[in-house]
Amino acid sequence: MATLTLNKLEKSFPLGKSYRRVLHGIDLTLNDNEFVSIVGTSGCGKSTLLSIAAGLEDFDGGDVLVDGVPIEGPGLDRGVVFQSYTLLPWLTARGNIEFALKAAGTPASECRDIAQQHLELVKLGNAADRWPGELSGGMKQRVAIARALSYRPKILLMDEPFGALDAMTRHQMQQLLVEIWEKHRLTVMFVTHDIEEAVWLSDRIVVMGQGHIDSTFDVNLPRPRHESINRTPEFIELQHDVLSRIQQHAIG
Ligand SMILES: Nc1ncnc2c1ncn2[C@@H]1O[C@H](COP(=O)(O)OP(=O)(O)OP(=O)(O)O)[C@@H](O)[C@H]1O
Repeated sequence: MATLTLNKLEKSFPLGKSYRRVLHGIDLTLNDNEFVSIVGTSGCGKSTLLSIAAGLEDFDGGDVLVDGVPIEGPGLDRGVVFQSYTLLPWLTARGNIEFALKAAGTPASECRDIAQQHLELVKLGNAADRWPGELSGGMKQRVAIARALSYRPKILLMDEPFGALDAMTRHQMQQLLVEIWEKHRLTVMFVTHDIEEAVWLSDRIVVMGQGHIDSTFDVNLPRPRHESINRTPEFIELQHDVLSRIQQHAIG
């Protein structure tokens, strides 16, 4: 079980001698096993929201709760994947995962096997001894996902994880993510600029305006979602509706 609740969340950043209010009154609950995408114009506060949920950024008011319990900074109940490759260059693919496992308090004798299992989960079982510099962008992101999942978080927080990948690799990564999500039944918060990606992956899409939630869309498309689903009228209509909401904010 894992629910993530953001309750009346407030966040400001210093701006000169004053403050810029970046999030105001965010109320959002991600239900157990739910895949929720956050979309919105650049600068509306998506990454700040995700960083707060990860416990990496503090906040000025409100609550962040996992299964009803307030978070106190980062925790093993939440795995995080960012757009930029965050692997340590001096450790192999497996070494990067072992490093995270050790930091999470996993007994040293178990780290190697768990790391290998998770590399296999992301279809990189044969690349365990490769260095980050020898991996493609997609492979690096697969290692980052394996690392985030290795200590068995209940919630996965992803900030434009496929934003730097080419279209084909991005598509493969989306399919892999859905496969993993279906197997592990994680609760996912997924920040993206790609509306087609959001519709294809999500149970629900949250559109943010500047610092607030504008609207939410339930994605009632059947699962598993085959590639051809993005050509159905339902898919295209939803994509159009989400884009229209975002554009309302871009315009004014
Ligand atoms: N550390 C910081 N200090 C000051 N202002 C910040 C900081 N981080 C973010 N901001 C500001 O907060 C606002 C929201 O930023 P955030 O990165 O959350 O937006 P975003 O929706 O994720 O944008 P993008 O889609 O471009 O990544 C922006 O105006 C940004 O300039």
